[in-house]
Amino acid sequence: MDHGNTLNSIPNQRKRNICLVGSGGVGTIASLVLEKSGRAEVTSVLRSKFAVIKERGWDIESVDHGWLRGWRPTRVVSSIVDAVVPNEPFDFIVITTKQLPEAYSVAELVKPAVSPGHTSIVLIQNGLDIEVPIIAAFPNNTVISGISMIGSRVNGENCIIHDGPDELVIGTHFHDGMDRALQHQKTCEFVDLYAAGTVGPGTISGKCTFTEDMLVARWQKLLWNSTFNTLCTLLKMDVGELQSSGGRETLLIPAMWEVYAIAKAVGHAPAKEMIHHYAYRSSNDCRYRPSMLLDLENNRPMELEVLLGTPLRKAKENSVSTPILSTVYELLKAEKWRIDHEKAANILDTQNFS
Ligand SMILES: CC(C)(CO)C(=O)C(=O)O
Repeated sequence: MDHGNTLNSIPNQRKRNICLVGSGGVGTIASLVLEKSGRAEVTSVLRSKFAVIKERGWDIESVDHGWLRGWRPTRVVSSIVDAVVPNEPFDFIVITTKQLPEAYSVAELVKPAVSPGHTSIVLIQNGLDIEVPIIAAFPNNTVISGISMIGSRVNGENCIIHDGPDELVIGTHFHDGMDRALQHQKTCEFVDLYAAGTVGPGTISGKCTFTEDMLVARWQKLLWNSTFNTLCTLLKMDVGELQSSGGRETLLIPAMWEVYAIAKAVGHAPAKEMIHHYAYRSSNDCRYRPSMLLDLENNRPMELEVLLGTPLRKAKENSVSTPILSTVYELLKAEKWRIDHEKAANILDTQNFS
C-alpha cells in the first residue's frame, strides 16, 4: 500500500475496539473481515436480528471467505447504549446502515458510542454529502469515508449470501476540526486493518484500497448508484435486463453522462472511462438487483435523496442540465408517494376493522 503510513508494528499493539452499526449484507462481511485481521475486536449492534444471531450466529456463504456456520463477532448487542463499556472507548465506529436523512439522523443514532476526540467514524454507505452532518455533530473526530462494491445480502433469518467480491475504497473526508496529518494517520490505520483481513488463511479474495481523493471516488460510485439503482428500481429490472432491454444505450449511459457533468461542475469529476467500464462490466445475464430495487421489493425505504436528490440539487446550483435524471427522480418520488399512501390506507383499514 502506498499511502505512506502503515502499521507494521500493530501485532504488538492492543487490538482495536470497533463498534459496527448496521449488520446487513455489507456490514456483516465488514465485521468478519475486521475480526479476521486479528487486530480488532468487533461489537456488532443488531436490532431485529439480535436474538437469532446471539443464539445461532451467522451462516455465511461467501465468495471471499468460503462457508462459515454460526459465525459471530466478539460481541453482539441489541442497542448502541449496550455497546458502550465504561473506560473502553471505541477506536472506530463503522456505520453500514442505510442513509435515510428524511427518516433518522445517523449522527444522533451513533452518538452514545462516539468518544469526542477519539473515535474515528467510518461511513461505508452510499450517497453524497453523507459526511456533512457527522462532521457537524463530531467536529473533533476523524471522519473516514468508504465506498463499497460488493454483492452481499441477508437471506432468511441468519444467512448472508455474499456473491460479489468485496472491493472497498477508503479515504479521509478531511475537515478543519482536527490536525490533517492525524486524520490521515487514522484513515491509514483503518485501511491497513481492513486490508489485513482480506488476505491470509481461509481468504479467497476481497480488497481494501486507499484513495487520496475521496470526493472523486464518491462521484465515481454515483455513476453507478444514481443510474443503475434508480433505473432498475423504476423499471423493476435487474442489471442484466436493463442492459439487454436497450435501456443501457438510451437511458443508462446518457444518465451516467449527466452524473459526470454534475461532478465536473463541482470540481470532482471521475475518469470518463469509468462510464464505459460501469456500463459494460456486468454481463447481460447478470441477475444482480441493486440495493434500491431490493428495498422497494422488501417494503423498505429507498435511499433516493442521497443517491439522486442531493446530486440533482448540486446540478441546479451549477446550471447543469439533467433531463433524464430529473425525470427519473420525479417518477421515483411519485412511486414513493404511492407506497406511503398505500401504507397509510392499510393502517386506516386495520384500525377500522379492529
Ligand atoms: C454497486 C453496489 C452493488 C455495491 O454494493 C451498490 O452500491 C448497490 O446495489 O447499491
